[in-house]
Amino acid sequence: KQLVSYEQQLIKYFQKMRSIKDNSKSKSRIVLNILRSSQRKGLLFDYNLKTGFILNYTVKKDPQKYNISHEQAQRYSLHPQSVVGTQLYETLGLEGEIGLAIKKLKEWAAPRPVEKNLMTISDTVYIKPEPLGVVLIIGAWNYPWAVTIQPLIGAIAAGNAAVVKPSEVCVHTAKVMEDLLPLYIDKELYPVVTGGVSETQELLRQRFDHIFYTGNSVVGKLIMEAAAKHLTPVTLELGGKSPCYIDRNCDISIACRRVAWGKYTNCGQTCIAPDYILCDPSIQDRVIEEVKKAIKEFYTDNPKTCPDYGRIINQRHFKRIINMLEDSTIAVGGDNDESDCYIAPTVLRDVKPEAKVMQEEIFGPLLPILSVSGLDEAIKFINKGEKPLALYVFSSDNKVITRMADDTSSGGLLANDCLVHFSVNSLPFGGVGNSGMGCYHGKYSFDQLSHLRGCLIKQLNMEGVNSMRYPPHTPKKLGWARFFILQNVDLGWVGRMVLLAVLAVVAAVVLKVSRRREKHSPRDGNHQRPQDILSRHLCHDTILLQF
Ligand SMILES: NC(=O)c1ccc[n+]([C@@H]2O[C@H](COP(=O)([O-])OP(=O)(O)OC[C@H]3O[C@@H](n4cnc5c(N)ncnc54)[C@H](O)[C@@H]3O)[C@@H](O)[C@H]2O)c1
Ligand SMILES: CCCCCCCCCC=O
Repeated sequence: KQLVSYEQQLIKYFQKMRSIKDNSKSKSRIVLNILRSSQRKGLLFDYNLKTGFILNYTVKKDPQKYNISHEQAQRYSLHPQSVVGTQLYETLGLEGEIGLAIKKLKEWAAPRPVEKNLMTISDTVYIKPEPLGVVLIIGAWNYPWAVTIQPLIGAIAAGNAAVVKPSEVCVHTAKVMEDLLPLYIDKELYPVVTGGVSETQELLRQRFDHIFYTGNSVVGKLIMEAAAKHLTPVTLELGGKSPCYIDRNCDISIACRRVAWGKYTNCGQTCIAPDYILCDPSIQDRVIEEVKKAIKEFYTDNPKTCPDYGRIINQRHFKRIINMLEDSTIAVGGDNDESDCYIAPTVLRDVKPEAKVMQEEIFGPLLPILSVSGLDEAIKFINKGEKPLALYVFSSDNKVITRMADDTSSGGLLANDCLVHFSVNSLPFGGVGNSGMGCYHGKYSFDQLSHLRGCLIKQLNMEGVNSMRYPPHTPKKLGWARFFILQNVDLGWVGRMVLLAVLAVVAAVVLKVSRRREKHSPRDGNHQRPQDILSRHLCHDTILLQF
């Protein structure tokens, strides 16, 4: 039933896309490629490009084809999430991104006029977005469709070719991507390369025009090092410990429900999951109780059998997470099963900053609670660590939220909720400092993977206006240059023309008069000429303005 209604939704979507293509000369490779493929294949398959859901479904229906057991396919194959969860957390966002790119591409790709100064007032000054060339996209395993295909959408929209390298850790997804992507988009322009570390390193030895990497910070540094050899720019979408401060002054029940959702979605394997809670000791018990209630509400009394509760991606990560429990006190959950890569939603109480769980990003379903005496201490604690990818603050007091925003730094900031900023494609998504560099989503993906070429087109007339910047350089000319360059204007078309005419006349007169006077006086004489006074006056004003 779910599949049928989804397909119907899709059919409408494709119809819309067809009509867009018919009346648009846009260079959108997204439209062209998807449409080209939709002529070749049935709708269900076209949809594969956009949704891991159908890919999931395809593989789950025919797991032998991918050499995996049905059970594996169900449980870990493409995603540790449930089928519906995969749509909600991954493919819905891709649909949104493709839809937005198709709708906005013409606008994004168009030349962008910019403000001018007086010196360039009669010129055409604009930014021309251009493709960078070939982009290498290296994806991570935790939301493999979102973090691999979403940058690809940006790369395609911006007119680039791209090599897609899915993570080898989500081995089945990588295989499905390798098999299916070439069926729907041009395999010459968007080849998929699978493999592990050595294949990625081999790729990194090649020269790309941009590398878009998603994964951990340690490998992020290696990527940057490899990119430096060719001076290739990078986008690094990394992780880190995203703090979550719960203020005494808030609805603790709602706060904990939202935090529990943000933490245990995808079993905590989310780059922007709240890593740990900071709160006043007086509310710790309440927080534990409320998180426990939310766990039961979302995942039943037995999360192990709940289809909406995921699994840890593999045993290496399972062991890594279990080791973190060693020196902390479990308040909720804690049970686990290595053979099934299962770790229950867990809360840890009275956790010390020195505890193992606080030494690295958890990336699993453990939620440590640390005591702080209030907002000041929370801010101090956060600022002692690396700049996180996300920062969460729960409070009914806007002053608390504003202070947290003003006195800390992070990739993104969310008040009174978790994760949802990822779904707002008008917001740049990315880290800062140790959590990454560069950003994407929506127009930010387009810009990130474009070269924003600054262009100025001048005519060959009006040479007189340029004298102020030609040698011999004099303080007087500098005064004029200062006036013409630093006074930015936005007067509209008519105003610009009028001003231009007036300034051209004034400049010509002033220069003519001054040239005549120079003939009769020494070059650095002490005459109090009007233009010197004006020039000094302008300098003074500019300095004042700068202050
Ligand atoms: N900022 C984001 O958008 C975002 C999204 C998802 C995950 N993450 C972060 O990613 C991390 C989890 O992912 P991961 O790092 O375990 O993913 P991973 O192990 O899948 O590695 C990511 C990619 O790096 C490549 N790689 C691994 N080691 C390499 C090496 N030595 N040299 C070259 N390439 C190498 C892999 O082939 C893979 O494609 C977490 O820190 C998480 O917060 C960030
Ligand atoms: C509806 C909220 C969607 C949240 C999706 C989070 C994806 C995070 C990708 C990084 O790990």
